[in-house]
Amino acid sequence: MQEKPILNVCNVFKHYQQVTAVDNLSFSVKEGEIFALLGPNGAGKSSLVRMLIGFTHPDSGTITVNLDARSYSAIPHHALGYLPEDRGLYSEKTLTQNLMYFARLRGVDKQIAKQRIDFWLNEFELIERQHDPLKSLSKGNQQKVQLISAVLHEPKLVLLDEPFSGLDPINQEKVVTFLAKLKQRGITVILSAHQMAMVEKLADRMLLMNQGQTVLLGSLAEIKQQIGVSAELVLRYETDINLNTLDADSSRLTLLNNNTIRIELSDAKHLNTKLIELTQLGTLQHIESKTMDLHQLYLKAIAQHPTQEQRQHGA
Ligand SMILES: Nc1ncnc2c1ncn2[C@@H]1O[C@H](COP(=O)(O)OP(=O)(O)OP(=O)(O)O)[C@@H](O)[C@H]1O
Repeated sequence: MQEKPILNVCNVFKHYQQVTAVDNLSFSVKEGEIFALLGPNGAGKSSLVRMLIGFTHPDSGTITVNLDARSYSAIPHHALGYLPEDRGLYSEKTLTQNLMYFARLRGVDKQIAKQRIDFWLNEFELIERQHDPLKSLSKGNQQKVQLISAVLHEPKLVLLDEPFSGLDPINQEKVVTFLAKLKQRGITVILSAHQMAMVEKLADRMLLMNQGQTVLLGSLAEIKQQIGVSAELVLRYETDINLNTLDADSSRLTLLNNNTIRIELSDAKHLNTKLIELTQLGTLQHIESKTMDLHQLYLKAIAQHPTQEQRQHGA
């Protein structure tokens, strides 16, 4: 028998006055996965997150969280580690005071809390600062303390709203390591993020939303298949070229400048034929092969997603 997913979202809608913030969304998250919520500003990620933690409720559809042999209509408080978009710690208090406060609030024994606080402060290289007031830390370091505060009670499910925002690349990498460690401990992580390079490294599966709807859903390999592109070639010619002289289907070709084109390939099967066709355009000077990264896939998928107006007119 297949194990029940830890989270199941089924045909969920959420409206605010005229706006449909979440529009018939369905997906599930398996236990122990790192699952990313992606999408442009206003795509509906925060509206979804608010429903997942029970701050608001779907207008229709269901959210089911399967935990401790029970099911809940939102992630129960005791099992949730939450990093909200608006961070909330006590800036006058020290790191340890802040963290101890949150751990005790979540019912963690004082001794155990101390061990976990020391462990994570060490991991984030903040142990030396443990007795400093939070406000004396840089924004990035405060963010790390906030992340630690979300996991001190060792929750089953961690939900992080934009954990990379405001962090420099070095600290972003530290958050990647932090999340990988949570995964190693069997914790399920759901995060919203705009940093595609981080998501690409981390996420087992992802949901790309736009206008409240699903645009892509699955692992990186699966979404590449969904969008029908796995690689691209960039070809530079000795002289300017004219795409109109090409016999082949040019729908996947883009003229980057007068003598350079990019071609998207859904698989490498027809590479020989394609290359022969492309030599019709002129003498090749340089060929470069690239795999499309998540950032490019994201842009492409959002550009292809029909607007509300197009959907209304059945496009
Ligand atoms: N409380 C609210 N009242 C009215 N409209 C809202 C409310 N919350 C969200 N919306 C609208 O719902 C849509 C989705 O917003 P949401 O904040 O969920 O998007 P998001 O993907 O989290 O965006 P961002 O990446 O900018 O945080 C937007 O059009 C937004 O204006």
